[in-house]
Amino acid sequence: MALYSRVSGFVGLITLQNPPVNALSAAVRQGIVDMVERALGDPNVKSVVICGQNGNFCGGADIKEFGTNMSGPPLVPMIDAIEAANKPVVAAIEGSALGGGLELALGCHYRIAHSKARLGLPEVTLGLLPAAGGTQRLPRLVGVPAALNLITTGRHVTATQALQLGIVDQVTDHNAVDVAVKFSLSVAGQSLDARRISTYPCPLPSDSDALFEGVMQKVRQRAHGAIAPVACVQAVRAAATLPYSKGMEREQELMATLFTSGQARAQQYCFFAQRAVGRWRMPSGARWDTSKPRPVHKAAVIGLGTMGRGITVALAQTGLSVVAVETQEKQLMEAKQAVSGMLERGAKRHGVAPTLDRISYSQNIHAVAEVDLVIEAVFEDMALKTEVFQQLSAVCKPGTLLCTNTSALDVDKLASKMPNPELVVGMHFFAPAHVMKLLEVVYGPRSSPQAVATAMQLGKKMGKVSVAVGNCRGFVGNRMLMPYLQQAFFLLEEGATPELVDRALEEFGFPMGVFRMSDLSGLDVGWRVRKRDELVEPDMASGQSARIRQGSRYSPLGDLLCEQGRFGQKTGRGWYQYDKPGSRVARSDPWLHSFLVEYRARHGLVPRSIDQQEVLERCLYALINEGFRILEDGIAAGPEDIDVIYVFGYGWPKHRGGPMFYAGMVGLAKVLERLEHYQQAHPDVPYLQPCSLLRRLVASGSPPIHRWREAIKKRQSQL
Ligand SMILES: CC/C=C\CC(=O)SCCNC(=O)CCNC(=O)[C@H](O)C(C)(C)COP(=O)(O)OP(=O)(O)OC[C@H]1O[C@@H](n2cnc3c(N)ncnc32)[C@H](O)[C@@H]1OP(=O)(O)O
Repeated sequence: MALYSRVSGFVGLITLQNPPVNALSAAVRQGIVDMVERALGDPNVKSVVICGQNGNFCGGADIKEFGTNMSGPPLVPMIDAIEAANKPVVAAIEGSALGGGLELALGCHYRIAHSKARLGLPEVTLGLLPAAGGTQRLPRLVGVPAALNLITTGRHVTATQALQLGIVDQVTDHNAVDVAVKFSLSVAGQSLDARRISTYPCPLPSDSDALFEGVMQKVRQRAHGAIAPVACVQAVRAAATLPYSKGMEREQELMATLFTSGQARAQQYCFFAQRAVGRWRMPSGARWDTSKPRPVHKAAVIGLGTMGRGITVALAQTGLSVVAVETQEKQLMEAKQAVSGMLERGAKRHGVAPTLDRISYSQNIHAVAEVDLVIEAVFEDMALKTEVFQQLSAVCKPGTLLCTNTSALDVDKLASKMPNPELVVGMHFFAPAHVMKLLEVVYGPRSSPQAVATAMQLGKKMGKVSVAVGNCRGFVGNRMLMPYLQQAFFLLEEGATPELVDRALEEFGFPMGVFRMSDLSGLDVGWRVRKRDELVEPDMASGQSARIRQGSRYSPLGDLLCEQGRFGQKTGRGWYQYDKPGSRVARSDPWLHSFLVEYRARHGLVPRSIDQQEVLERCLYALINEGFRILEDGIAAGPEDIDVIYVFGYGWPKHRGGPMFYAGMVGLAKVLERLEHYQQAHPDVPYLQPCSLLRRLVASGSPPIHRWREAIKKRQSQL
């Protein structure tokens, strides 16, 4: 709703009231309509100020209302009525003015922002466009290039940036409502003709066709199949080429298409899923709202390889004091230089001073004695990690949290060797750790709720999307990757090429297909793991038996490439060829194609034609099936956790919601039917055996994703 009061004698103050972000729900919209009418009809009121309760202007349309039968007054006529008012209406922006919130402010005649406010039109991130006039008013106010940038990226700007762009008229360090009230009185009675943005001509650059085409090309490239960014460009183009009323019609048309698209639903699901994972709970019953995190002021990183360096940067950028430890002097010096470089580049990008002095470097593990939390990032070797952890237990002050950045080793096993296993958790960062948003916080049966809460909170402070998961081989993300990779290898054996598989996955929306991704991360990484698992055999035997390992079908293709020294981009050769080691442009490699032909012949494999549909079904449904197993095992608390992990850590396209959401969109019965089909064709592949949770969900009528937890709980309570 909206509150009304008269302040300073002559100012009608309308306060949006809908905690926590004053979203424009039906009641708020009705309140605004009523209160604006009241203010305009009151002869004692000379001007109007609109603000939000609790220092927060407005977080935009109420996303929870999307997909419901929306009632209440629509936004567009409400904002038009404000703009048409014959008394000055001033928006007092504190906190955030986002989406419909900023569009409301753009309908006002003046905007005054607090210096800490943030503004933006993030609708594109929800699969939508700013359809309350935002695509038509913003370009008229700030010009086409700036509007295109803000609307197609959805990025937020600070109040100062908004002032520079011309979005706001004034920025203040004082109470923005008080300043707006005073200001509104100072302009009362003045003509408002020049203050109605919808009447402005849209400033057009001379080469506007080239501008729009260039932007459209870039936007399509970045969108990976998402339709909202493309619609945003089309809507802004309408602002540039059509009169305001026609532009508004185009905005509404484009919005209607987006609104009913599955993509918008998927992106809005992601919005809420990202917030839901913060409300973590452990099988023990410990939960986010009953477990108090310990304060962390000083942290240490042990091992300054690629991951350790990224983690050090991320911690320092969060404002923590960091002790960075590397035992070898040469590596320590190299790491110091690399970390300083990363911090300097990051600071330059953000226009702030680098935080180099927050980090102290040492070769001596005793330097960590006073830290609150340690993140170990040494080589993936259980014996080495155990030794480091034992040293840490002896050196650190009591209560210091011991975190491992392992991606593959057993966190419980490591904890079990410690005198205080309750202080041990996994903090699985993704490379590059200062850039990637995802953090898996891995708890074991003995991890204390406080340890989990502390790691989750630290992740949040570091700007990560942190997801609490149980301990198992590969945790959630990498565990689901195994069947995905395995199917990709099998498809090559059966007749596909890396190009065909990658094209299918990239057209689905992944920024990189599985083989290009493997080349980027290095083929030797998986090879080392397979060697440790005793799956790699040097024997070049042929025939089917040579492709059975530990009782299941196995493809040695990756191993054979590694034996040739083809480790991917770093060696200039992998599934593709590169101009030189380290180069990023993948080119088709005739050698690889001949190698596949020869390999299939040697193993008696008759190649067949494989289409993109089969690639998607086999790779993605195998991955999804493992997701159901993870839910059944209680490793992830709900499908949202898995989806957030895949969207933020593995490039799963956001407009497809995440693997579990996608399964629901495709239809669980269809996923099950296709898995059964492929399992019959490949009975020696256990990953294709449909998970019993999937079967039970289908048997119970394929409930919507928000009801899966009930089925999972029922199953777990029967165990
Ligand atoms: C005709 C169509 C016209 C316009 C379309 C739109 O306006 S679409 C909406 C555009 N607005 C946004 O995308 C903003 C979304 N919100 C945010 O970015 C952040 O919530 C915000 C406002 C920056 C605050 O961040 P903070 O970290 O402080 O809080 P948090 O994100 O955890 O949110 C707190 C709870 O508020 C819920 N929420 C936030 N925004 C909305 C919203 N617009 N509608 C409904 N609910 C919203 C959020 O889900 C949190 O609740 P929870 O129960 O924890 O999920």
